[in-house]
Amino acid sequence: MAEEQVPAAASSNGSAASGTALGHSVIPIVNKLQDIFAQLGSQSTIELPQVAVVGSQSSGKSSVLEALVGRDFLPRGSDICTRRPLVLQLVYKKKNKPDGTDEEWGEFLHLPGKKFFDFNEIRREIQLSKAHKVLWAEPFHEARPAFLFCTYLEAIVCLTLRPITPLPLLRFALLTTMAETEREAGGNKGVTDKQIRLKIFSPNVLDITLVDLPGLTKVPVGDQPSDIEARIRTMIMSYIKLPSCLILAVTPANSDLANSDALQMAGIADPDGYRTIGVITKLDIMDRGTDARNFLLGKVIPLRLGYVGVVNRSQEDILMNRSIKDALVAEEKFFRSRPVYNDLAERCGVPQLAKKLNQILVQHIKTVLPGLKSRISAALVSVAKEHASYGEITESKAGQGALLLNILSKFSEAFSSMIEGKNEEMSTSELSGGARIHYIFQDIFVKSLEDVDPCEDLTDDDIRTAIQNATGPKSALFVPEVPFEVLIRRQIARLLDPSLQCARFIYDELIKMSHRCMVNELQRFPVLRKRMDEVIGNFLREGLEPSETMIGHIVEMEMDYINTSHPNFLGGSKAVEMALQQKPSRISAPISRQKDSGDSDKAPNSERSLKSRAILARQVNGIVPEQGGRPVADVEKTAPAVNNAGSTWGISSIFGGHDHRTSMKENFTSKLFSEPVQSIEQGVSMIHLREPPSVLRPSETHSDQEATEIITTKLLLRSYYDIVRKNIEDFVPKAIMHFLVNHTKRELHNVFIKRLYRVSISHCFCTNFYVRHNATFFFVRDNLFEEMLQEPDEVATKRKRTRETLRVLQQAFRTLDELPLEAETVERGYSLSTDPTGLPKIHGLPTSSLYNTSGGSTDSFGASPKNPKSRKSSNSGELHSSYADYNGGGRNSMPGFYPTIDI
Ligand SMILES: Nc1nc2c(ncn2[C@@H]2O[C@H](COP(=O)(O)OP(=O)(O)OP(=O)(O)O)[C@@H](O)[C@H]2O)c(=O)[nH]1
Repeated sequence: MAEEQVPAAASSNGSAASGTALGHSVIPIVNKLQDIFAQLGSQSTIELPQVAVVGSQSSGKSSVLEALVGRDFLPRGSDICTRRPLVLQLVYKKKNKPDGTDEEWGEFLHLPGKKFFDFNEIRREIQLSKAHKVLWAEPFHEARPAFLFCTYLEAIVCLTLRPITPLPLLRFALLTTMAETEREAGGNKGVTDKQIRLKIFSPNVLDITLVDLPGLTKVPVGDQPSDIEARIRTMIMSYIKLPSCLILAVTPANSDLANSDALQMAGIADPDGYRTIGVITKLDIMDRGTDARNFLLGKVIPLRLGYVGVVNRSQEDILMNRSIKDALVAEEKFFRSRPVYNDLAERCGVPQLAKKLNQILVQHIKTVLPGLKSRISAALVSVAKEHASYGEITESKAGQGALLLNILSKFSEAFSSMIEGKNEEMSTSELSGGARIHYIFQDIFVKSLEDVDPCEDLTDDDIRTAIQNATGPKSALFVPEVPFEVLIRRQIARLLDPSLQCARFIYDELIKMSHRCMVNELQRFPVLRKRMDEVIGNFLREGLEPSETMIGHIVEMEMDYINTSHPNFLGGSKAVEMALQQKPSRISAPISRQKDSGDSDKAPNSERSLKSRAILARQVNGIVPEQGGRPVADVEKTAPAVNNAGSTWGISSIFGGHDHRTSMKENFTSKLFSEPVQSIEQGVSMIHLREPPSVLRPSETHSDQEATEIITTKLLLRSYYDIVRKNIEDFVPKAIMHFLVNHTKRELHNVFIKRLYRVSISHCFCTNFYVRHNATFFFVRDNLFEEMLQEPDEVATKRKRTRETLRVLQQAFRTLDELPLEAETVERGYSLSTDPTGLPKIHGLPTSSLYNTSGGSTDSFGASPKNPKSRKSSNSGELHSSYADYNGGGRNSMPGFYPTIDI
């Protein structure tokens, strides 16, 4: 504890009043902080603990408080008592009188705007408000004469005349006044917890809150309720239970300390005694022959923070208008004249009490200081960052050019790192950047495709119709490849939409990402931001086109060639085998029948049948699937479909199904040859065919063969669709990444340069200077940079404001460092020095280097993300005024006489 910082107020003589003021030693420190924070527009600096005085009635609480504040403003007296808590806020106010004298005043919350410069008036107001200290019967005193007069008048009137209306009304009004007074003062409760709030403004006070609480009383007086003690205790406890409340437990020396209400309550609220100071008042009126030594030494009731004995003004002193200053002198005299207290100087006198409190306050400040410092340094970091985001005003062409390029470079870098997930400001609360792209690919696109059943929109009838349509006018001999291809193509085609949609999603995502890049930095350049958004929007749209084209190609490729030789394709034989397994009982019989009929030589050798075989009897991984224990090839040879003339082997033979359409045809053919004979012989009239219906559907009856064909087709569809789906799942993201995402990442910077610098020879005639970037010269329109870098007024205002805040914060930080306290635990890391702009530099803080274009510093010039070398360019960034400069050094020869900026 910095003992020497606390003035030895106890020893001060006539000047005791000023030396004893509460918080005297910490006022300069706290006020310094106060000043700083006032500049920052923040009200709270260090929240000092609130000090509450507790004790039994008339123990001298108000007197102690007043002596501590050093001003005489509280009503005191044996005939009045505290009925409402007085919350006294001391507010530090800078000296503002031109002559340098202190200006102090008080303000009540219930009298807004009224300043009390006379402290006697303050006391009167407290008294008048009937709130703080009143005579118990006072509420009734005020209204009683009028009330009595009214009743008296009424009695006379009643006796003489008939009752007249105004009198009862008047009586009612007076009663109402009395009720109001009662309500204010707590009525018959005697005590109310409604606070009086008084603010004392002074250049000599700490920002601290003191609470004068009603005194504890045991016996209800007058019309006080029987539970008055409990009520007051509850009220007091609500204040002193707060951990931030220092308790001054006041006990008069002429009472028994062991019965002290104050100590008893403080013991409940603060059992460890870390925030309770015992105050023994009225040492001057103790019984002759007794003293308070044992009390002060803590021998009666020990207290961690100890006791202080005080002598306040007596009632007589108050009546004699003795000043606090005189009272303090008298107090000192009292202790000097009592040898019994000579060795207890540190425990005697109001100045010692103030010293004790000051020490606690210093300790408190020390405790909160590190937190305050870290709050300031955190504020410094964010304000410095904000300030950097507003950048500096750049006037020169070179500076503007460099600034623009720098922004474009930074933007491109930020965009790339956002995609790559290397962005420093990456959120931890939600997926962002590249992670969202991954989510779209895997969790939306791939998952959606995997959830699709290729046969879900295909009914058995659809497949049957497709099969029959595919066979054309002929009978179906095999499970035909054509319907399979038609159906699978249709399913593949379905993959196009989600793939294109996926590309759209990624495009949208990239647009959103671009909006999130450099939001703060670009808010000062709305024109540039708009232009950049346009450029990136167009560029992304341009990138979307080839990705969509590519996606179209990928799907078309898949549709164009159905690769039934794909190693993962189920294959016809396997599919048939599986289909047969699913329908063994119904299929077996026809197969045996077909076998029996044996006519394998008649097998057609058409291309279609070969294709069918390619599908259906294809070897899977070199192994020919067996049909009933035999290889398919054997089955095809030995078990041909023989129930019709044209198909003796192949799929129909495997199915062994009887093609009813073939049978019908056979019947019809046989009829064709036999019936005319009959007709001639019988002379019967001509047979009329029924008209074919306009819409033809396959018959509703399913043969076993058809059922198997349907199952087989479905198996094949699923198998092949699976292959295609996997390809699509793989290639579509690749195409999007290649044509859209990575392309944008790679080319964005260059596109920005080209489109925002208007790189165009056609602009040659309206250019005023050249920009040299990566050994290429660009012509730049004269006012282009100004146009782009137009700043809204609010940015200039914000820059100014943050600059000022930064300065104040830096000063606050330095002041905290210089505070004469021992709290050295504050983390270091920022040293303050002044930079050429006048702003103190903060090491370790982000600077405005991003836009630091003044002075043509090399670092301030951005470089293409693709060309880190250019970052090390040794060019100054200033306009090169000499012609030799742009032609020299073996660089590209420049036409014209325009200055050049190297970027
Ligand atoms: N002689 C002497 N009188 C004192 C001392 N302290 C207080 N008094 C007197 O005791 C009476 C009560 O003092 P206050 O300061 O009003 O006591 P309080 O505890 O605030 O009273 P309540 O708020 O009503 O409970 C006043 O007349 C004071 O002058 C003291 O140290 N010595």
